[in-house]
Amino acid sequence: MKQTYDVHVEEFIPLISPEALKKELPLSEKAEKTVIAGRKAVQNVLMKKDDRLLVVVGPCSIHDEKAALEYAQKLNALRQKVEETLVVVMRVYFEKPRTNVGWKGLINDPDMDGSCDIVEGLRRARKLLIRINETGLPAATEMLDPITPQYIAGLVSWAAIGARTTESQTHREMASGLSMPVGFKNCTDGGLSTAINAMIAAISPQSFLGIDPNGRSSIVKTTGNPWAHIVMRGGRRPNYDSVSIMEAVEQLRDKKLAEAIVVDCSHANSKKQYQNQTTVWEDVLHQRMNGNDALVGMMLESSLHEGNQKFTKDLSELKYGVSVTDACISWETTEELLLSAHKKMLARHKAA
Ligand SMILES: O=C[C@H](O)[C@H](O)COP(=O)(O)O
Ligand SMILES: C=C(OP(=O)(O)O)C(=O)O
Repeated sequence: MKQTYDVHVEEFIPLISPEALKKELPLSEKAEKTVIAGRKAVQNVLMKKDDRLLVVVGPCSIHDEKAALEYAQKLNALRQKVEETLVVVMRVYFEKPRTNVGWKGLINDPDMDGSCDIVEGLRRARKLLIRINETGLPAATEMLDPITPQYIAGLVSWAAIGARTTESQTHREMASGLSMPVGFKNCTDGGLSTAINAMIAAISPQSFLGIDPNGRSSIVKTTGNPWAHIVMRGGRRPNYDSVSIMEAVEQLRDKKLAEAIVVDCSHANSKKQYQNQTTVWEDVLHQRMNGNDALVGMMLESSLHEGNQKFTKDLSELKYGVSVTDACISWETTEELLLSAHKKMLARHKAA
């Protein structure tokens, strides 16, 4: 008999069940409070019941928990200083969608050596999310693998579906069942229609295949996610300018979708030059302060230290607090941007 199944599969390694991992690393009361408050704040911003600006800020990817916690402590202190005007959520990205091949993030390969111990990756991701939420700082992540949410979604206040997966039915279905607001990036060429179609799919009830909390493969039936929105990240050219934003608002209005836009200051909006994030940030802030209330949030890729470094399997060669994926702005620049936006928005409020 010829083999017809699993011709290219080398091995199946059973996973721990989501329930077993949750039992091993339970959600503390403090972390749970942060998630509930974080989601509520983001929802209110999206509904424009809260006129603060959502800021999703943090490293392109997490590869070193020590540096991530140091960053989280600094960001949490800053969050408290600016909370009157900004809703700050930390980017805690564990899953990286690659253009072709490359390190796929801490969950997929926590030891960064190709051993791909995903059980350990899920454990380390959950542990870090608990610690960050326990400080009072809410977390954001990209949901890439449809199995992952059962392990960590309870600790996430905002999620993204990335530019490379917004067109995927699997990701739209997954988003329809996620418990937190989900932002869909426009696709890599800059077209908005994939993100708009994704929003329509995600707010609708869906039935699809997934896993339940016990890890059993299941038919998942969802009610739809009312908090789906668009994240403009640029494409062939940047799309944060006022004309592009107006076009997006018209397309959202046409489909009777929420006119709430988050602008990603990085990726194609920065033309992948991390220093350009400052220009995008200032421009979008200016548009918002001039009355464009469709602009509800911004995203920044920021780390303890600016730039990025080549991925290397010899971890001793890595510089502390520097991205191993996309280049980031430094902590100092991040602090400056958030504090100056806070001051401008506060002055505006007072004048009004
Ligand atoms: O945000 C990160 C990257 O832009 C994305 O994961 C693609 O990365 P790559 O083009 O380096 O593979
Ligand atoms: C991969 C990311 O973005 P995009 O999907 O827009 O490329 C990201 O934000 O890390």
